[in-house]
Amino acid sequence: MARRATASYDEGDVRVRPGRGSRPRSKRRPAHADARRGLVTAVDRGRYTCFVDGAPTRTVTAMSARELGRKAVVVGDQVGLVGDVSGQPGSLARIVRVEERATVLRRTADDDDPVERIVVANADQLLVVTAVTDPEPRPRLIDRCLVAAFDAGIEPLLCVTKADLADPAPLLATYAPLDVPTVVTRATDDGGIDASSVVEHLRDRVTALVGHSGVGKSTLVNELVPGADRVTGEVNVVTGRGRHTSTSAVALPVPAGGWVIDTPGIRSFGLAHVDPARLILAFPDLAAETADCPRGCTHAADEPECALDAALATGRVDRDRLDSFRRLLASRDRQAGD
Ligand SMILES: Nc1nc2c(ncn2[C@@H]2O[C@H](COP(=O)(O)OP(=O)(O)OP(=O)(O)O)[C@@H](O)[C@H]2O)c(=O)[nH]1
Ligand SMILES: [Zn+2]
Repeated sequence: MARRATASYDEGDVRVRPGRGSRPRSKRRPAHADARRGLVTAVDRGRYTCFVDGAPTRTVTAMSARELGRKAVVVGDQVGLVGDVSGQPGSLARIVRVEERATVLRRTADDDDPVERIVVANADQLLVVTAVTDPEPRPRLIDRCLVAAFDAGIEPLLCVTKADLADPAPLLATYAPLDVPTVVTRATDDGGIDASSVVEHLRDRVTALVGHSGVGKSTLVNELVPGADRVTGEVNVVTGRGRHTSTSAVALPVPAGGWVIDTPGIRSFGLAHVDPARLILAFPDLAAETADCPRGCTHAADEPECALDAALATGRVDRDRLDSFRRLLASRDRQAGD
């Protein structure tokens, strides 16, 4: 698309810097003051689906304007849209601005992967979905999702599905010392899913869902967002895996207010980007006892002079709580599998 000269600024405001093909620059030039605000709900091969509020609300397809450069636009981004924002079939708008992100959930493919991927922007809650059985819970993966949430400043909410198949209590007990809120869902006799415990946590929030394939994430989303039509899959009898039917994140409106962002089933959650020194900040009761730690103390169990051990000995910190914190910290260590 050709760069258009912007006619909406006053020449007198511009400090002209003539140059090879460069146009006049000014900090005061209003950058698309007329842009409509949209929420990116899906990304597919360079096309962005955006929800535009207002009367009536509409869904607009957009491309990213050249002036954004290589800046990624991800699901959950609040963007400025210009051009054809009618949302009519065949129309195409341009994203000219990405608003500052309140949060960024990142992952790397694995711990050696230098390439960070942004999973979603602006989520304020991370629903970590695990089944009580079928497939068996993967505690290390759950722990790593929790670490990513704490690191990103996103509140985690642990969701245990398939409680009709087995008692969720032992699994929930493992997480009790972390003080992470938990919700439980189960299949009902009429073939549906009872997800009432989840609904109250979603209102007016942006909740990203993560979980590995087969835990019932799509089934849950369909229950939370009637008409979402997320494809659910049986575990494949040949490969033993879920069908990996979902391939990229999609934001869906919750009827009572708020958004859920479904993300593709994951097998691992690379944490190469996470600074372990920051994890303690999510545990203020423990952080308060680290003043006497030696410089650079990671507070891990094998730190010889960690002040948390002294605090434990004198009863100032809770043993289960400290153990759980250290388990999360250790989940970053490399280990075969996940
Ligand atoms: N018994 C029982 N089965 C469930 C429950 N929730 C989902 N399922 C079944 O579990 C299987 C997997 O569910 P999905 O919703 O497709 O799982 P998913 O996590 O979205 O998996 P991917 O699409 O591969 O990422 C399906 O056969 C569902 O019917 C539940 O609460 N109880
Ligand atoms: Zn320490």
